[in-house]
Amino acid sequence: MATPHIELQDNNLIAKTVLMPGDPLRAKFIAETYLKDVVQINGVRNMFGYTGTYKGRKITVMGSGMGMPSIGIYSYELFKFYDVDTIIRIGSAGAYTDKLNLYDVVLAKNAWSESSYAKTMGVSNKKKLAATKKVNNKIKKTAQKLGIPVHEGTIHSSDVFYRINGDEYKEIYEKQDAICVEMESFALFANALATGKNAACLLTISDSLVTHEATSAEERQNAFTKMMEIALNTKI
Ligand SMILES: O=P(O)(O)O[C@H]1O[C@H](CO)[C@@H](O)[C@H]1O
Ligand SMILES: O=c1cc[nH]c(=O)[nH]1
Repeated sequence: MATPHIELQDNNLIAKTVLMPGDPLRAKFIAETYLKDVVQINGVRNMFGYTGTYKGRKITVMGSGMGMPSIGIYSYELFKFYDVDTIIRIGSAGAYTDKLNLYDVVLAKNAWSESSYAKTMGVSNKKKLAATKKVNNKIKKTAQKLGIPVHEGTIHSSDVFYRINGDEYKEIYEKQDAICVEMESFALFANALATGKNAACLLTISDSLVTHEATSAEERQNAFTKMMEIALNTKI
């Protein structure tokens, strides 16, 4: 069935596992670079989604947009109405520690957030939600096989990209043990909890709140290939 935000009628055109970058053009890049026999499965609001095969396995890649309300809508529709079992977010993140460098890959063990998403949805009053452990274990094994180092830890899912107090991250790093910041995983993990499905999040460090180094918009769209390859090679 079609939903308000995904135009597809045929559930068979969506794979059981969906890779979900925030940027719909990162989804297009992945489809064009890595997938065979690609069909476009969504274009509503330009939130591009594609299904194809990778090494013979059916896989879907679709943008989530930026922020928790946006990924909240798309991931819920995929889990609830399109029979998707697992969503792996593949995003960019800002480092909260000088132990993380540009292009390093982070695997979210938990997402801590000040967001009211999970509470408002009625799924949890907790401020920290976990990724699905069995999916994370598979991702770690795949990364090891590919020889790509992965930093596993708590991440911060924030509602705000531009903060007035640029030093606020230090307190979140210290008190919550959050090693980097992005804007979607807490809602994705809440939706997985609400629907009994699986969710994980791989991130590439795009900038640092500590050193103020940063990658370009073009690099964020096309160059974060290590995390893409880990996600594509993870057999769920
Ligand atoms: O690169 P994506 O996946 O969009 O992730 C990060 O980048 C966006 C902010 O620039 C937010 O969506 C944040 O979570
Ligand atoms: O949400 C994000 C993503 C990348 N970099 C940031 O500083 N914040």
